[in-house]
Amino acid sequence: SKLPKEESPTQIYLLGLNDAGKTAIFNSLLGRNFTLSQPTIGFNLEEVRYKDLSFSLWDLGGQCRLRALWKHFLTENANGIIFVLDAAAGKKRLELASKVLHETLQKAVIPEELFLLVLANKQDMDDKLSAAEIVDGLKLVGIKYEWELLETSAKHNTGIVESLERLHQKFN
Ligand SMILES: Nc1nc2c(ncn2[C@@H]2O[C@H](COP(=O)(O)OP(=O)(O)OP(=O)(O)O)[C@@H](O)[C@H]2O)c(=O)[nH]1
Ligand SMILES: [Mg+2]
Repeated sequence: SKLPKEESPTQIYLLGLNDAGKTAIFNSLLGRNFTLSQPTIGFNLEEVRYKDLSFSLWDLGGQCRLRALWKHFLTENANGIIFVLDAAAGKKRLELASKVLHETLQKAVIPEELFLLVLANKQDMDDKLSAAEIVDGLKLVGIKYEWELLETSAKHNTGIVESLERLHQKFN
């Protein structure tokens, strides 16, 4: 039987390397101010409401030893992954992020209809990688999931409404 929407909310997961800005993005998607955040040990879970869309947002820890836990959170009920990348952290970090992203997509039991939103975060900083470099570095072209890349700054609150709009378009 089909459950009403309130009882089977959309499930979206914030993933990415430690220090990418997942918790900062989590807070900004919830309309909270940018504040200093500690590395996430474990996870945060909140209900995000935007217009007539509501979804469960999971903010997982991205430190090396915590990444192995992601696959236990992701299920066949997952609707979206928001993969947060520090666009100012350089090519080596981008390479590692790519490896971690592709391993996760391979290992996790997720549905084919999953939507992958990549956020190139920390756009307020100098020496950022371009969107093209990130698409290339993360090997997004040819990926079997529908994906999109948006540029954000959790610090300056840019690209956040655009991200919510994209999720609304996709899931409402
Ligand atoms: N300049 C700038 N700094 C940011 C931005 N977003 C996050 N930060 C900073 O980057 C650092 C890491 O941010 P977090 O949100 O804690 O990173 P995280 O991805 O949740 O890290 P883990 O929980 O360890 O996986 C913090 O010092 C934030 O203040 C941004 O858009 N611009
Ligand atoms: Mg965090």
